[in-house]
Amino acid sequence: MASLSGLCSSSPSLKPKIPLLKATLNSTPFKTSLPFPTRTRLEPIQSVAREISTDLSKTNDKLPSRPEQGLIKDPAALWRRYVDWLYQHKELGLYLDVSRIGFNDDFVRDMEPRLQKAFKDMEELEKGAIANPDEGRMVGHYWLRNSSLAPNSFLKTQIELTLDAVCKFAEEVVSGKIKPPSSPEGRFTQILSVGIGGSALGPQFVAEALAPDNPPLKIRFIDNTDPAGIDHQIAQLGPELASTLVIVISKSGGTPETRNGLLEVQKAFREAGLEFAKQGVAITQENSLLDNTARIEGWLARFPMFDWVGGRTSEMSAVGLLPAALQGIDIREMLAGASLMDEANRNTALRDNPAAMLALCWYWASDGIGSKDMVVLPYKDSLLLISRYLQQLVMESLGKEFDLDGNRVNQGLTVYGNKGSTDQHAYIQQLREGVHNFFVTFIEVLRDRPPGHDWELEPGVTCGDYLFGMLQGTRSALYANDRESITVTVQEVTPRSVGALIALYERAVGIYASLVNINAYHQPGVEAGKKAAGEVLALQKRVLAVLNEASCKEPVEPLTLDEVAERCHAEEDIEMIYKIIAHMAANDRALIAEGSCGSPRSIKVFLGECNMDELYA
Ligand SMILES: O=P(O)(O)OC[C@H]1O[C@H](O)[C@H](O)[C@@H](O)[C@@H]1O
Repeated sequence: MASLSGLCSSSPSLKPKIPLLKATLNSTPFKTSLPFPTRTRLEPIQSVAREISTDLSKTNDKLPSRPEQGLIKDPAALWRRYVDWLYQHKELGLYLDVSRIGFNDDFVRDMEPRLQKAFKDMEELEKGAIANPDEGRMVGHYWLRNSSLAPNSFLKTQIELTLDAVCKFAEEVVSGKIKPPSSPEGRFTQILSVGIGGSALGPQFVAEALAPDNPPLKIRFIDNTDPAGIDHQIAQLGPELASTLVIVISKSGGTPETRNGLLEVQKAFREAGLEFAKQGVAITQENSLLDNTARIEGWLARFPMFDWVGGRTSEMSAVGLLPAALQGIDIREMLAGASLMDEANRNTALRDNPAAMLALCWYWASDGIGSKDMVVLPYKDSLLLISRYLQQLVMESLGKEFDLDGNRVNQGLTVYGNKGSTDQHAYIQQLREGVHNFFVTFIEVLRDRPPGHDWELEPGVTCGDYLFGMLQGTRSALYANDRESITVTVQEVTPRSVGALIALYERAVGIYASLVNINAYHQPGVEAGKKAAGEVLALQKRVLAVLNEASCKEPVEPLTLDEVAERCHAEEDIEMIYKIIAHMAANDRALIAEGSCGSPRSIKVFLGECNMDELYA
């Protein structure tokens, strides 16, 4: 008898196929008369997307589409276009250059009615309209940085009280007034943030961008249900677990990954003889499962997450502000930057509204249907995580099956990227010369280093000059090959500019969603995966019960996969049953399997131990 895991690891079953495939490709010359298999064309979806049946589209029949034409290459004409379209926000020191996106005046003119509708939609949203009709919710992340916009005094007070509470708590933790019960340091030194999706990505981005070299509290994240990942974070804390503030963040308060992270951390606290409640903080909606747990167990603090703030736009709520403040980041500056940006984005003249300019560029570059991906390339290490952050903000907001009128549109805009110039040595080759399925957003930071620290590593040239040169060079080289790009420039990476960047993209997403007539504020597709995961775990319990029953027999009755599936009344799920058994076998789960993993039909399985109590439960 052998465990299935051992057999799986030595399975050679797929290997011979690779050379065969190669041989086939090599022996097929390119100039074959046989057509290359291609994807089904997307016309039906495109036409649905373009013929959105809003009142507006009824008067305007088709959405503007991108004419096939080359990009401007004449340097003088390009310079005129650059100057003509350059957007500057003086107070924020932020610039937006859209000159390397090839839209023309006709397109801008044709889009104008749609833009005006989008501005109206944003105005309504800010006034408290039910902008998320599926969930019957208001969408109020703009109020978080300007509470006077909140539609009633109750919400205004809630926002202000929460902000004050966040600042006070952070100050008391940092100053040591609030301290862990049994730490030799006598104060909190670490934060362990447990959360996922919108309850992790903003805090991760901001920590990477803004945390000082020696923050008052250092931050770590558990943002998955990967046991090895969780063990790693806890092991890295070592004895400092005693001075770790654990912030559990979940809007719903019931996300399984976050719950699992919490249970694992609580176990680590028990094993270290520490009292979790004295070091635990919850950020969640009132009366959620997490909130009730924290209240009943008497955790150190609880902060509210509002039902009118979506996870992916929650960075300016307690979700983002508390971890930031604890790291010594000036959160009021972040809010001020976001608020200034919001103000600019209320302009109804396109050229004065940077978010609308971005949305328009996205529409042009991706034909309003996500036909091209957005590659985000910050040329600044500290902004590394902006593409991950934007991935959720943009893709969860825009990636929708249906539009607001119920038409199937399969909308979206793919976002990926890491940082420059690093990525120049990885995938820029393909961007320059390969498949033309993207446009780029460069994020440029003018200030290389804090003043007084720079030096010339060769005559007249600093390290930062190289970074600058790499960005400009890549932008030019891509454009020369008809690859379009946007450049967002900020003076420095500061709480104010990061707040402004977040607000810029939040608004661009809102405007773009309106342009393509979708609900940016729900995520029905995420539920399908969660439901399916729940079904897998329920099936696993049934498999275990069936195996337990067979293993309690005398003699033990090993079962084939077909027999397990039949006894689970889940014949259609036999592949999943096989995977469940393989996974359990790989994890020493008292499950014994005979046979070869590569031939699932040969497998016979039983439990190493029979649990009589469970059998008669
Ligand atoms: O904050 P939570 O309720 O735990 O949700 C965390 C994440 O879960 C979901 O999968 C949603 O799609 C995300 O938008 C959300 O940010």
